Amino acid sequence: MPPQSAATSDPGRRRMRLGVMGGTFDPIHHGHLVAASEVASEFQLDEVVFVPTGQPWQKAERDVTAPEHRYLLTVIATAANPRFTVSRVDIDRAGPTYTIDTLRDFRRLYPEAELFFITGADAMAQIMSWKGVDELWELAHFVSVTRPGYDSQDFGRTEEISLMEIPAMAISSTDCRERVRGNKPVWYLVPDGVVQYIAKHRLYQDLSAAREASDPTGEAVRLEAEPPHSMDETPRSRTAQSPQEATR
Ligand SMILES: Nc1ncnc2c1ncn2[C@@H]1O[C@H](COP(=O)(O)OP(=O)(O)OP(=O)(O)O)[C@@H](O)[C@H]1O
Ligand SMILES: O=C(O)c1ccc[n+]([C@@H]2O[C@H](COP(=O)([O-])O)[C@@H](O)[C@H]2O)c1
Repeated sequence: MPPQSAATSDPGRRRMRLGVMGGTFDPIHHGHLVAASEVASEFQLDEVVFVPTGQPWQKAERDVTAPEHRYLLTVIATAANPRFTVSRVDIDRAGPTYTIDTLRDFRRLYPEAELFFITGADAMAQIMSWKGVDELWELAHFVSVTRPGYDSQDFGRTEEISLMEIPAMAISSTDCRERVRGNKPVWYLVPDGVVQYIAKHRLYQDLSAAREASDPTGEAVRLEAEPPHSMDETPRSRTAQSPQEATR
């Protein structure tokens, strides 16, 4: 069972219940948003903070889009929900992203909050390979939501991990990237603003572009020049912009 709300220094006030939704979000899609919304409702969370990864070390086999792009995509996707926010803690921390660091940062930032770390069943299946896994359980309660194609498991840790069934969303970031590259629509798989940001910055047209390996700050993003994407009907410069350039 998840930890129960307890009194804070103000005995009349219940502790803040904070969801932490970590992900690479390359790009963020409606599967992520539904997961966060469902857990927020079920666990009466006051807020869900989306935390884009800096360097997702278990995705090192592929090029991951620059963190600043993934951060802005996440801000755009969550902007309309007053209970959703986005944190830079993982993208501003140097080196590989480990959830133990994420949760330690949140414990420091919100010392009185109850933390609920939200994952899909596929991520939860890998948790035993995460850094410092034995310490994770003391830092947050884990909520593992169902995901089509993956089995849910709690490793017998029924006190520390809640399994939760959510509406099946057969959407993945991999599929969204491949659809963009194949000139297929991603409308309604991702929020409208995300479709437009992808087109504006010409993301995912070349899956080897927008890499972060040599530049984790994303300041020197270089995308390959390619013909305009079908979603992007406005003629644009063929030189892709970094997010910083775009906001100048
Ligand atoms: N469709 C979905 N339903 C439920 N949970 C999901 C879904 N998609 C992603 N998640 C969960 O959201 C978190 C972040 O996922 P991530 O950003 O890696 O997306 P992804 O779609 O799995 O990406 P990729 O296809 O690039 O591996 C993980 O805990 C993952 O399990
Ligand atoms: O701590 C780790 O070693 C670790 C290893 C892999 C993934 N994670 C976290 O799991 C979350 C989902 O990651 P991903 O790679 O599926 O997008 C995200 O918050 C990652 O930082 C954490």
